[in-house]
Amino acid sequence: MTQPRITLGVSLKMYFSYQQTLAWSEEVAEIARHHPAIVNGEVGLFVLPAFPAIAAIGQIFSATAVSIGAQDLCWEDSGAWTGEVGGPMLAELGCRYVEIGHAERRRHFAETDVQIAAKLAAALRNGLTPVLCFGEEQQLPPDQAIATCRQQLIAALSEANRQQLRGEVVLAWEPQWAIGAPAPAPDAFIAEVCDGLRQLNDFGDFHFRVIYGGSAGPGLLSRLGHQVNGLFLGRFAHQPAALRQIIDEAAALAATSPSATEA
Ligand SMILES: O=C[C@H](O)COP(=O)(O)O
Repeated sequence: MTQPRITLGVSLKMYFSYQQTLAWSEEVAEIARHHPAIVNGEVGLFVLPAFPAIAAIGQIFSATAVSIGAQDLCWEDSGAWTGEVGGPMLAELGCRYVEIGHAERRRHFAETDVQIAAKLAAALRNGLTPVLCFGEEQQLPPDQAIATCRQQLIAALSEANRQQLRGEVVLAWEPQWAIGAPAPAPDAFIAEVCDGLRQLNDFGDFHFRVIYGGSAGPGLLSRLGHQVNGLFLGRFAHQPAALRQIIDEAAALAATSPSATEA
């Protein structure tokens, strides 16, 4: 599958009810059906709802280019794992993406680096693209933030490397202090860290896209330009009109991306 020039992901976390999730998805599907950059694949959009809504929104987005995914998965594929959902079932439901290691799961559910690494391997083993969330807890200077992220990435990719699994991984860098905040991290900081993350090349043979998350909303992508490969959105995508604006910004950026001008 051709890679989009700009990738936008939305995690609905646990904000919406089931019916709200369907209503939001209907509105976003309507936007996606008509937006040229989504239709032609220059802008990729994926949506991660709560588990019970995956099948229903799969239907809603089925006639669009929007991909769906889950917010978590079990590191095992099947068996006596009460309450868990395995990669094979997510693939069966039509998921293309699965989020792994979000700061909220690390904090509230005590997820460890070892579990995150096993989940990332499970995703790749099942043909799912991991959306690997990582990011420093405290505000740090850019070089220290990059060094902290590098350690998290080495840990998260270790099991996939050990099993010689390969594939595409979306690196969703989310400084933890910028999640759920009134505003994203400063533009210059995002640019510098994303640039540093893109230059890291000691993780193994994966194809990476680096997207920024943490109170991202309309306006950010236009300000960042080609410093990021996209955004991972939370609250500021809850209004479909705001998401449409972000898609417009992504489309404008995709049209001026180096690969677009070479084509
Ligand atoms: O999963 C999304 C990120 O954690 C960002 O959420 P937020 O934009 O609501 O801070």
